[in-house]
Amino acid sequence: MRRPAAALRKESDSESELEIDTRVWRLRRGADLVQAWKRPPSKIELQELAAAARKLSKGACSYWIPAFAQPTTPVQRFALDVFHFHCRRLGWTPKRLKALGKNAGAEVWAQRRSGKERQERRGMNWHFDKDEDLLDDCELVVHPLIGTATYLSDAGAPLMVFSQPTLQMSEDGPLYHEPRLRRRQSDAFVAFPQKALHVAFSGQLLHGVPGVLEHSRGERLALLVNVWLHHRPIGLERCGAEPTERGGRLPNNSPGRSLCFRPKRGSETVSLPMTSLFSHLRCVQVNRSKHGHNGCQS
Ligand SMILES: O=C(O)CCC(=O)C(=O)O
Ligand SMILES: [Fe+2]
Repeated sequence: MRRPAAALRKESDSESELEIDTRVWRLRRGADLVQAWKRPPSKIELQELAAAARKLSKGACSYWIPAFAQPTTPVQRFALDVFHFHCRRLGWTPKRLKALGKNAGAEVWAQRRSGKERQERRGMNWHFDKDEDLLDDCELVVHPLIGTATYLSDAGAPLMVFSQPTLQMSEDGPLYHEPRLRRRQSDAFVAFPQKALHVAFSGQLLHGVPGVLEHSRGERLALLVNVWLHHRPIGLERCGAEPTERGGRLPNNSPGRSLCFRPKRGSETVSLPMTSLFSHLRCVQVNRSKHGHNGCQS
């Protein structure tokens, strides 16, 4: 997601947030690449959330809510519910999260497609979620720990997530221009939007929304929450109030050290099982594009 941010970046510069905690590049993401739940891990009313997501989508930018901030809106509360659910699931205790200080939190934004736009505009290019401003400013890639999408409407193109290619890892993190295929075949996960469906995927995975696979045209509304640990994306506007006493004092964190895919010509067409909302397709042929990585953005 694009950030708003020249003015905001100044603010984060003065907090010297450009120091990278390199442990972010060694985070363990769990064995499940992609998972789906029929309902999101939050009690916030979906209708209320949908209204807020429509508003949020107009701004076309994302926000940062620290792990132990006090939420002041339903979207903020939802983002923290999602954040803590996935952290718990991956074995992160509140104590360990608190030890990360300001480098633990959720990024939240909304995506809306009206259904009236042309088909190409009703989808989204293949991309990796990452700290966009860090890539622009420093050519460094940091992915979130986990990416999530919660659907608030019943129409639109599916989310597709691939097990590979992933970006080649180096000492200075993943290399943006070097997507790597370890095997000839990839797994693909397909999730068709339906109200309340919640999908989570490992933050380093290639994904997109292919407009051509849409099965019902209409409003497509998604609320996205990415879980970040050991890193706070630069340039994001912060939201939420200061933590209460109960949240405890946040220690200062000390940093560790200051595509494009194309099915093979002539390969078999995959027909998607439309009877299920979420499917896992094994052994999908993925080829390295002659043109390399397309550098799409969310
Ligand atoms: O809307 C979706 O299903 C995915 C959106 C996404 O990947 C993004 O905004 O980065
Ligand atoms: Fe994305």
